[in-house]
Amino acid sequence: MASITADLAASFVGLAFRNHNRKPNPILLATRLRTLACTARRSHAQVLTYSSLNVAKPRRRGARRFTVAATSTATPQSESSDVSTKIPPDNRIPATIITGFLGSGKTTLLNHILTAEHGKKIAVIENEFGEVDIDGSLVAAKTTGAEDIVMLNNGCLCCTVRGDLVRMIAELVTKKKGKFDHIVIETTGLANPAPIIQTFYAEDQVFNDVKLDGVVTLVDAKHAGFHLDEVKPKGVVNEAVEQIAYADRIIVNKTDLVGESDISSLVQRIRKINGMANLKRTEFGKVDLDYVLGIGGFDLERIESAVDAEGLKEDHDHDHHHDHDHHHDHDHQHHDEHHSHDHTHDPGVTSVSIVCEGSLDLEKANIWLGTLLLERSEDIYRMKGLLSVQGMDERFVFQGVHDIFQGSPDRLWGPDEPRINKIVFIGKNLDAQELEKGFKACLL
Ligand SMILES: Nc1nc2c(ncn2[C@@H]2O[C@H](COP(=O)(O)OP(=O)(O)OP(=O)(O)O)[C@@H](O)[C@H]2O)c(=O)[nH]1
Repeated sequence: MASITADLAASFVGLAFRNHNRKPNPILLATRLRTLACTARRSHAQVLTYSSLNVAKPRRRGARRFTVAATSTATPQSESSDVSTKIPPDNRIPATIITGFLGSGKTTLLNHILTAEHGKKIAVIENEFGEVDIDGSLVAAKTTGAEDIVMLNNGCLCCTVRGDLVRMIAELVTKKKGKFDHIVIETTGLANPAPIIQTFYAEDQVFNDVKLDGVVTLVDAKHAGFHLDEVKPKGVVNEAVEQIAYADRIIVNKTDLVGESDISSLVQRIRKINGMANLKRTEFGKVDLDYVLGIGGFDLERIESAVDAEGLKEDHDHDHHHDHDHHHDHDHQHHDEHHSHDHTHDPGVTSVSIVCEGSLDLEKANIWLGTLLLERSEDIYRMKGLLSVQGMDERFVFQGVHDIFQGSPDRLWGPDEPRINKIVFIGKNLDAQELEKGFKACLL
């Protein structure tokens, strides 16, 4: 039985939500949002029509606090089961974000998803740069359902588009509920995915009905290096880097266009940016659908593997490329503890993982993480963790996107299972030693 107090758990990282003045993305987009829904073989008309394009900026939720989820299976009758929670039981509709630089193969992947046999009815929301409805036509060519296209002109990514996304998801949920069981959002190739991801955590309208299932990032094996190298003016994000940083799943696509050594060095580069995401190589986006759909926001296996040195490997399900550059450039292992990170002098985006045994003092962790994020939430893109909390018999899992968090108890720790904390940070200018020191100071 979980003996931690609900209040304490609910206050975890409660301090961490202040900095909402994210810089607006300077790119003005001529944006088209389109919805359609389909089954595996044949799409059904799931038409959303919007008469007005004047969209108010969505209300930004002040904070998404860490709370004890009502869904803790281990303690259905325990004292903590009546804890009121802001995290609804997870019968919410899963949503997948497909991102990736221009031409990386997003529409190709989408078509693969829509035409494959998976038995799911999928609603698609597209967010395209440019006034010409090219992607829409390409997707439509693969499906047979009726569709409506909505043009949104000059929408700023972090205001209008996000507002529209909220509105479209709300419409889908209220008007079409039961007619689809998964939402796929294809972003523009120039999108920084952060505002879109945050929509799922920061907007009550969305959060209550829809859960972010995962972020899938396509990487063009031939051209990605060029985009990753691009030096942007100060304060302007490199979207190619950001798209990799936020990914739960990475697909290195167009591998037919380059040789093995180019792919390996690209994979190595990607790993420096994001050591957490699973990665596969493909041609024409051909991946198993369960690689991209049904990932689960709290894919524990993924969190676990991400923080293991072993987790920095590619999945080898369908290929036999062996990548031997798994972040061994600086990796300490002391008994059951290690942190690994890249020794790069590039102040760019990297990942840091910490693994250590012990139980966490939740109050201390709350203060540490709260302070850290007050100062650094702009730089900390994503965090995922699997924690051993003092007094809690379940594993505590969480993930965060900048200053927004979500966490809940998971299954019980096994009787002989070592209570090992695993946490991954992805972001800019991360100091592995400092993070590890801060985290370990919260252990009892
Ligand atoms: N050779 C090769 N071409 C590919 C592959 N995957 C996609 N393509 C082609 O690359 C082009 C761009 O693919 P899309 O799927 O439209 O890429 P996208 O990311 O949706 O492009 P934007 O909407 O411009 O961002 C198309 O002509 C695809 O047929 C691949 O693995 N190999």
